[in-house]
Amino acid sequence: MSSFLAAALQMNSTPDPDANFAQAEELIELAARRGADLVGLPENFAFMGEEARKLELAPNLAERCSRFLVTMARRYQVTLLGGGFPVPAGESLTYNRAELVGTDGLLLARYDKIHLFDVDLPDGNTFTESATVCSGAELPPVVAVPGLCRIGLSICYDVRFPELYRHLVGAGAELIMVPAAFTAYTGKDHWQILLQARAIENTAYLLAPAQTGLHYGRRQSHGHALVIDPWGTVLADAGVSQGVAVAPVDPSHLQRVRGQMPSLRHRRPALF
Ligand SMILES: O=C(O)CNC(=O)[C@H](CS)NC(=O)CCC(=O)C(=O)O
Repeated sequence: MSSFLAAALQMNSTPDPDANFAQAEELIELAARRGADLVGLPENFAFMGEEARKLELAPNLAERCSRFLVTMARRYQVTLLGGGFPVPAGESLTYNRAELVGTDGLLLARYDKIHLFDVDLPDGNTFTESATVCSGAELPPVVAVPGLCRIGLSICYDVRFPELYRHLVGAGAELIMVPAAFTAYTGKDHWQILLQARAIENTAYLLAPAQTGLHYGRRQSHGHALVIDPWGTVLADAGVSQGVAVAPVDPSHLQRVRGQMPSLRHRRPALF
């Protein structure tokens, strides 16, 4: 397989879906113009706002998100990940769902986030994702995308659970998506380190689209959408403004690194 360019988009999503879709299209177009074949939108790309409003919007927003991803993938001829949008799950809950769509507009893979962010941060912010989100019932998929590589899915807080990435790499993942809306507070200390660790221990590419800046109220995201190679090297970093992190993904580099650092082959599952 030959190398291609991958783009991790960085957004500042708001409570206004129309504005968010417009911002997302601008960035997808920018990534496509820079030559990207694989493009990832962050978690919550279509809505960052109050939980009650999210539940109200969910039925309509879920359909709009799926349609938007199909339209954009075809319009810009990119394989596109919509990383995390609310999909109704019963009366008062949603799934936090990511969808990967091919250039022909066909759905390649979908994943409902399984680890929910229920955390009281030392800075006083409290997150109770489980109040509005129900955990997905299935492990994330890995899909072979013709012309690209084998892509595994995950979302945001999942990055703290290495066993999920072991599952993905065991299922053949060469590049793993981590669309996120990491908090500014945890992000400054944990975001890049966790991603580099997942890349190094699995000798896999990581594509991590991100939310950045102030969204509403006191909710602030860390930014730094990243592309990381299988050695753990940060190939591209979007900084803290809206934009794109673009870098080459080279399957032969991946094979070379796996040859040089064969830690996946040295696992001792029998001992665990
Ligand atoms: O609530 C929504 O609208 C959608 N979901 C999110 O934004 C999620 C759950 S609150 N964010 C995270 O998982 C951040 C994880 C994180 O920051 C960490 O692990 O440190």
